[in-house]
Amino acid sequence: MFEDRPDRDAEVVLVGRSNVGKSTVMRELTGHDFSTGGKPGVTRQPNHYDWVSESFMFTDLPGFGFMSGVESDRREEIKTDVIRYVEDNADRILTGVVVLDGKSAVDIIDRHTERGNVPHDVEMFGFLEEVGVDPIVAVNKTDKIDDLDERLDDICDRLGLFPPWQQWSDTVAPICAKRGDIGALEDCLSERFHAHNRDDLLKFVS
Ligand SMILES: Nc1nc2c(ncn2[C@@H]2O[C@H](COP(=O)(O)OP(=O)(O)OP(=O)(O)O)[C@@H](O)[C@H]2O)c(=O)[nH]1
Ligand SMILES: [Mg+2]
Repeated sequence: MFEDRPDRDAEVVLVGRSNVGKSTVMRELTGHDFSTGGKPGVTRQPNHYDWVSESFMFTDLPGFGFMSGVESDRREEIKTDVIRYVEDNADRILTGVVVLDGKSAVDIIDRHTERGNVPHDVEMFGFLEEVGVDPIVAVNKTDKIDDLDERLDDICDRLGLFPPWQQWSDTVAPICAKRGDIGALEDCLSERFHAHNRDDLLKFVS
């Protein structure tokens, strides 16, 4: 189980498979350097970054799915912990950002589906909706994608969002965290804060 969650009444969580760039997105959102790395499984405990006076925080959660050198039991445990964290704090979570590696997400989703499994990203997106956390999908690593519109349409299709992706610009945010290009995600977050009557938080995403 994850420990020591600060007691804050508004929170944005970053979730997603290992190595998709969650901690890099977190760095760009907060200006604070969190450990990132080329190997999946870098983040093992939540990284919280908070503003006590506003009772608000961003939380970068450990990644799930494939991690080199990590037993499948342990991987399942991490995923269960992430799911439990979101369930326990759903009332306070304004939005969950599902971070995807835009280059590989569709292939991985299709591979899992062909094997008769529910892909992690699809499961997580559906789960967030189910617990009433209106999710945002941050499609990261756009620097590695040539046919971006087509790729974004495919991602929408797999998540049950009817293409073209431009119809979902409040939900789907193409970003390149490594280069600091997260404007589309900040726009989506602004929209969610506004919808929750929390315009006081807009300063954290502009
Ligand atoms: N090409 C490219 N690489 C990126 C981008 N964003 C992050 N990366 C790289 O992807 C790797 C993983 O990044 P992390 O931020 O550690 O990923 P994570 O999702 O936090 O990983 P875990 O903590 O293991 O779950 C690092 O080598 C990053 O530099 C991007 O926009 N483009
Ligand atoms: Mg990380």
